[in-house]
Amino acid sequence: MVNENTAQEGALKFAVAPNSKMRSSGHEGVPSSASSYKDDLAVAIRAVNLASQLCQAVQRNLLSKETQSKADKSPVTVADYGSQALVSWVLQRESPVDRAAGSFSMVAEEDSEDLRTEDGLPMLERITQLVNETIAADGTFGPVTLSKDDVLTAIDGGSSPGGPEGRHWVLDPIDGTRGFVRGDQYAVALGLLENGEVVVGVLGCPNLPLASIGPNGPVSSDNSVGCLFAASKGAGTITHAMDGSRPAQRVFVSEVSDSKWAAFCESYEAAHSRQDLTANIARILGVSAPPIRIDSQCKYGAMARGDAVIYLRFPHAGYREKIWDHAAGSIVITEAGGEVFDAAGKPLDFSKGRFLDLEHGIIATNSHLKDAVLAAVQTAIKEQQNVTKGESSSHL
Ligand SMILES: Nc1ncnc2c1ncn2[C@@H]1O[C@H](COP(=O)(O)O)[C@@H](OP(=O)(O)O)[C@H]1O
Ligand SMILES: [Mg+2]
Ligand SMILES: [Mg+2]
Ligand SMILES: [Mg+2]
Repeated sequence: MVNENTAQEGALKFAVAPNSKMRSSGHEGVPSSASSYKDDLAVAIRAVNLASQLCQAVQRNLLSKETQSKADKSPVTVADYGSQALVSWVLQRESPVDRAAGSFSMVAEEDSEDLRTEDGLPMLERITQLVNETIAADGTFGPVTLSKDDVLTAIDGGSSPGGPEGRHWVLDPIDGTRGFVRGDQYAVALGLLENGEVVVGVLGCPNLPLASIGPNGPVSSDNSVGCLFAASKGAGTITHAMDGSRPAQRVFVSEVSDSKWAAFCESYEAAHSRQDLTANIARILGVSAPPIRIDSQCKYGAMARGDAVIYLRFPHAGYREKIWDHAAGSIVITEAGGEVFDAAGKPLDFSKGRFLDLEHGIIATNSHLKDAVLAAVQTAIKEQQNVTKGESSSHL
């Protein structure tokens, strides 16, 4: 995990220009006064907070039997399932808009298939116990106990195909499961799509330091962690401490306009993004600070408050991005004044169902640097294609 020591060491080693850090919004709580998504944002924050409590409890005591491999060999834990069950349960029970409409649609990462087998029963029992313990410890939902069937049904509330019309919640119950299992960063990421557009996004980042993780972060002895980011269309992005110890503040992306002062962030996992390509992009841009490597959509949250100025993500060939990996994070960035786009410079399109349909790679930065970063990305991709062509012709 990137900790404050690393940030402090970075601050000594790399001269990075000051940027706009958290600025007070002048009003506390959710940025609701101008938002027509006030109720959606409030219920989304409640759901993400509850699910984050379950994740924190599990991460403290993670046992190996509580992690399994899915068919694609990626890990899934009792907390991924428990988080999905809780968010689905809270939204279906508490969302005034969905209840009034009598319909609920959610596109979420996990499903209950493996838990419905005989082998899955112990895991289902553990998830049900965790879900009920979390609801009881929270204390704001009254006396309620979910059965194993209720938990399975809640998990499968996330089976919607999404699409270009209507309302769809989009959930990654734990984004960065590998980071979660390692004891590092992860996020509970919940978005809301309306006619294909992300209109609400909430990121619960229980391990993210409140202090900046960027190379120009403040030298501070405050080791507090746990940040929530919340955004809704037209109403900005706010952050607050998950334990309530600090009030909500508006955040804005960095205003750095000279790329040599721009720190960039990327995946911790080299298998998730081509770190050779991002190193070349950074070289072309003249970036001197080393990459900030952390798991999950915490990167979008950290960028939204100015810790990093650029986010680069270039999966290896053949990987298809899913909407739940970017929906909440993208609105957290755009409402903080930033831009999120693909290698062709196009904004991400969340209207195509469970997958994003994009031109190789996802990039986020501020509006000053968009053209320069895009040009560097396209140059680095061409250079790499030329190297590949050269290598294959030398084998002829
Ligand atoms: N080969 C791959 N290339 C790109 N992304 C991948 C990948 N394998 C898994 N991922 C995605 O990367 C996400 C984590 O993001 P990051 O790399 O920013 O930490 C994972 O989310 P989950 O942990 O929710 O499965 C998963 O969806
Ligand atoms: Mg996963
Ligand atoms: Mg994910
Ligand atoms: Mg996940």
